[in-house]
Amino acid sequence: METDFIDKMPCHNQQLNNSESPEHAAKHVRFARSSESCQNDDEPCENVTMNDTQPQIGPQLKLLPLNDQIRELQTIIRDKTTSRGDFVFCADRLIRLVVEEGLNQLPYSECTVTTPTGHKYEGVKFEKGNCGVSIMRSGEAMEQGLRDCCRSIRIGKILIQSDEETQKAKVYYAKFPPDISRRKVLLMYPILSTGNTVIEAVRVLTEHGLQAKHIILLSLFSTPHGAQSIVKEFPDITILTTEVHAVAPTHFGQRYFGTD
Ligand SMILES: O=P(O)(O)OC[C@H]1O[C@H](OP(=O)(O)OP(=O)(O)O)[C@H](O)[C@@H]1O
Repeated sequence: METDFIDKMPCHNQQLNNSESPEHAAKHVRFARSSESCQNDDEPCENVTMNDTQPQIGPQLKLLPLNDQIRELQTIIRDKTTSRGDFVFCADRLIRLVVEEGLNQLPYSECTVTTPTGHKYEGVKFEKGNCGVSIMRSGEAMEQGLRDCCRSIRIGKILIQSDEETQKAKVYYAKFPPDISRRKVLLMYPILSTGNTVIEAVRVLTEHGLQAKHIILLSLFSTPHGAQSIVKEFPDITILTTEVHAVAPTHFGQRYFGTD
């Protein structure tokens, strides 16, 4: 049935694991319990699954569907024994998956093409009028993944630094395409911890005339608090991520760029 099919599509706030076999669902539970915050099997795990977070955070938060491939990439990124080469390789793979799903959230229009055999094919084409914005520096790690999918996409940049004591974020630099207020923006930042960096970035974008409803935030890991704070400040934003967990891998930028 068509409705059933739509329900199983990724990133539409559906309870994606509901359709799984009990064996597969159990496998995911086991993976979730083996995550960073779980010391032993008797302790409650802090891993927050999609089903748990959706009612608290709202439909603005879209998680990539959990599968073993994504869990492995998350695990390697979190593992302190991972070499830098493996870290960057796996981070780039996870980034690519998020970017691909981010592009899925943008508008497409219907079109007809002619095949080499002369047949008409009813397809879709990507609408123009999008751009990327990366938050320096770890957001820059996501730029290549976006360029690999959209060769000539414009990419703006924002530099935001957080005060280590107060965690207050300050904007140092911002450069966007001149017509950014008329575009849909893929805002790139891999780790949402307090959410302050992204909140400040979105504030700058809105000061340039962009509406939050035209922003899709691409991230890899988020804390529940980070996502909640962003949604509270900008209820029209869309957040795409692979995991909501109480402990975010905040070493990401240092490991990715080799400054650890
Ligand atoms: O959601 P927030 O609390 O604002 O934090 C988001 C990220 O920013 C910090 O990284 P850092 O300052 O090292 O920035 P960088 O990774 O971009 O270099 C922090 O370690 C998180 O990874």
